[in-house]
Amino acid sequence: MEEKKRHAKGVEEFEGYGADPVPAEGQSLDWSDRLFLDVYPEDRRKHKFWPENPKSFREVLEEYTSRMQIFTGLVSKAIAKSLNLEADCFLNQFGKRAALQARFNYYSRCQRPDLVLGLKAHADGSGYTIILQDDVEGLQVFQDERWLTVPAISDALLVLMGDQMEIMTNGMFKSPVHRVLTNSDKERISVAVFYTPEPNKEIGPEEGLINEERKKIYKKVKDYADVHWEHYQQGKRALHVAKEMVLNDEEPQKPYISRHDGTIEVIPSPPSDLIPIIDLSLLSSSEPCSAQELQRLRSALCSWGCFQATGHGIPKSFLDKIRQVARDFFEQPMEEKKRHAKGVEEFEGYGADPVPAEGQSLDWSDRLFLNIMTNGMFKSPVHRVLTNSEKERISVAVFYAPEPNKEIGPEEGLINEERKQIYKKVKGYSVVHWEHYQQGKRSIHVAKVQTWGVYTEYQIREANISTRYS
Ligand SMILES: O=C(O)CCC(=O)C(=O)O
Ligand SMILES: [Fe+2]
Repeated sequence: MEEKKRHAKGVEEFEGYGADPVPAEGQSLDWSDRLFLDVYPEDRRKHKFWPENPKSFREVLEEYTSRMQIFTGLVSKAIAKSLNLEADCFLNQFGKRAALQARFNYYSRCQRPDLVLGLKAHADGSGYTIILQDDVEGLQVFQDERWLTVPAISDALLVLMGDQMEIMTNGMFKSPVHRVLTNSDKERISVAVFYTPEPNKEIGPEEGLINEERKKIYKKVKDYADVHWEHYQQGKRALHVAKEMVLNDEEPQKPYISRHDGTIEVIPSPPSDLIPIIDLSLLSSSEPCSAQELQRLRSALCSWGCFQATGHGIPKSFLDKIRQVARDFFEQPMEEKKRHAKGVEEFEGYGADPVPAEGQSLDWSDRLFLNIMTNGMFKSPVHRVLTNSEKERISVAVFYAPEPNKEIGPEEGLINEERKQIYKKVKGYSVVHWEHYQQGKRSIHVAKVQTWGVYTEYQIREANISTRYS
């Protein structure tokens, strides 16, 4: 990789080593299959996205939602107490209509776990997130400049601070960067529940956490999750937008760590209690026990930004049920899952992250692109390349295109009564083509001679849709 990277192309460059330019370096699509659902408040549920199969899916998810309601109440109070704040202070910030959203993740086996991440490095935009893992490890948190694998503990729920808790605690608690690796032998399932302040509600650092020693570092924000999302899509952190003051030497839009950064140490199997395990049942018990556990909770969140919660009162048999319905859902045929597919601009439903246009995808390939020379016009049928599980494949394509800024058009000798002129003269077509290509669309329509009236905006859109690559 080092050798190839010597020829790496920049983000906005076409030439050089690397995949198609994407909005930001480090951005990539994830090797995972997903189902994302709004689960609370109940009136926000959109049942068209809720799977009918497996049959028990709905019932199990409804029960899990109620349990998550209780769980977040418990955790939010414990967190407040651990900081010597009034127990309900965070619950008040989240609001009565705080959202719970469930994301079911399925990471299928991947032949090249060395090259592909199941989920790219990111921090969550939620208040905090509750993650249920199965027995296959893969989730890693970035801590002290190292990647640490989160041990799979079958009856524990990982509670991970999102950016909004970092804001509400005035930076006391960290919203950790995390990622998911792929695995060549085993599939992995996880269910993440995002707990986020209610829409339109302003949140900000707790007054009790601002003082002479600890100045206010975050300001009040509203609907932070939306801002987070825009940055996330570009592989960047969004926290700077909530900073009270951005220092000059601070990189404003910090990108997440690149997966190619081989200098970062990776700890694949740390001891199972390295990430603090907090027994929630102790927090409500007799004083000494509880005070000690609260202290452990606070220090876990200050240093790690996450902890493994046990003693939460959710029986392991029920956690197993959730894992099972998740597995059963993903193991269905694609047709069945697609019945709950999300639209391009939608967050909810079955499918990967929204991308700028339907059909856009990143390619499962490694590339070197060089502009060699150009002069002329090519015509190309729609084509694609399949991947192969046994063998690598190499090819070299030479593109032959007109010189930039040169007008090209149909040869006069090819236009006659029978064969009317169907294309007009164009200049810089490659650029237009590229823009369309990135969105998974053909661009040839822009060169078509209009033979009837004026296109309405709608017709143009229709034309684009009908010429989308399959
Ligand atoms: O799969 C996991 O364990 C983590 C998922 C996650 O980080 C997310 O969905 O934001
Ligand atoms: Fe996450």
